Amino acid sequence: MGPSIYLNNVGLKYGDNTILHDINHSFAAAQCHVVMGPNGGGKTSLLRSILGLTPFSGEIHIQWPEAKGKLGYVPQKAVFESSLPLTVMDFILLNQSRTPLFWPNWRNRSKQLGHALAQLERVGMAARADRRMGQLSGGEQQRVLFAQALLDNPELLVLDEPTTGMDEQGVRYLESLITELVSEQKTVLAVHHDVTAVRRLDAHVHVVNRQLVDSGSVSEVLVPEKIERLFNHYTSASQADSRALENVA
Ligand SMILES: Nc1ncnc2c1ncn2[C@@H]1O[C@H](COP(=O)(O)OP(=O)(O)OP(=O)(O)O)[C@@H](O)[C@H]1O
Repeated sequence: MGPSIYLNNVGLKYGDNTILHDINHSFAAAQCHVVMGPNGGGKTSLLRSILGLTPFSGEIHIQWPEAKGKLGYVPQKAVFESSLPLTVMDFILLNQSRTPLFWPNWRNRSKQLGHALAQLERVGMAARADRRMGQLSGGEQQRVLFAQALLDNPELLVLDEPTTGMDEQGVRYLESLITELVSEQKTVLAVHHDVTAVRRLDAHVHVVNRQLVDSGSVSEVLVPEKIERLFNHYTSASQADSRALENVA
């Protein structure tokens, strides 16, 4: 079973710039959670804080039900040089074996190949296993990154805008995989921008714009009167300006 995640007074600054401020919140275990909000609102920064990839203030506690489990992460984007002779299969095997590919007596190679191919099949990329990573489209690369994140059968899956650049078929593959993972009691935490797709996932929605703005089920948060506000940028200066104007009026 996947973990729950607790955030206590979490803040993050880059220089003088406050990115996240005073976030007290939790993400329940074995559910799909979607973080939404405007560009620059701090969603990726929040995920990276939870993953321990960036320094933050406050406390983040990942509570595993039993022993500490595995986690998979799909970043927002990855850059692969097109001339790099690294195929899709090489990339998956590298992540799977953690052993240099040129080792001659690499044990269990056929077993590893079979497992890698099965993961690529789950995202519809088995037919492209011999293509170079750098020659795939952005959406195809996202699919391979997703397959790679699933290799270790993670209990917690963290996805940063997983459908960016994906076509309709890719989006559907990903949605059915997320649904399958949640039915297996895994915890999924994803940043997403597409309101219609999030409605289909029937996820718990958490709106972040420097602070936690809203949180609840799709039917509570993604209602027409709230959606316009969802992607509005937080600017304390402009809020102060509008309050001042109201006072003058
Ligand atoms: N390493 C960094 N150094 C300085 N500023 C950063 C760094 N990483 C992010 N930022 C800034 O932090 C703010 C929040 O960025 P973040 O990527 O977390 O937002 P986001 O909500 O994920 O945005 P988007 O929807 O555009 O992906 C942005 O203004 C960004 O420029």
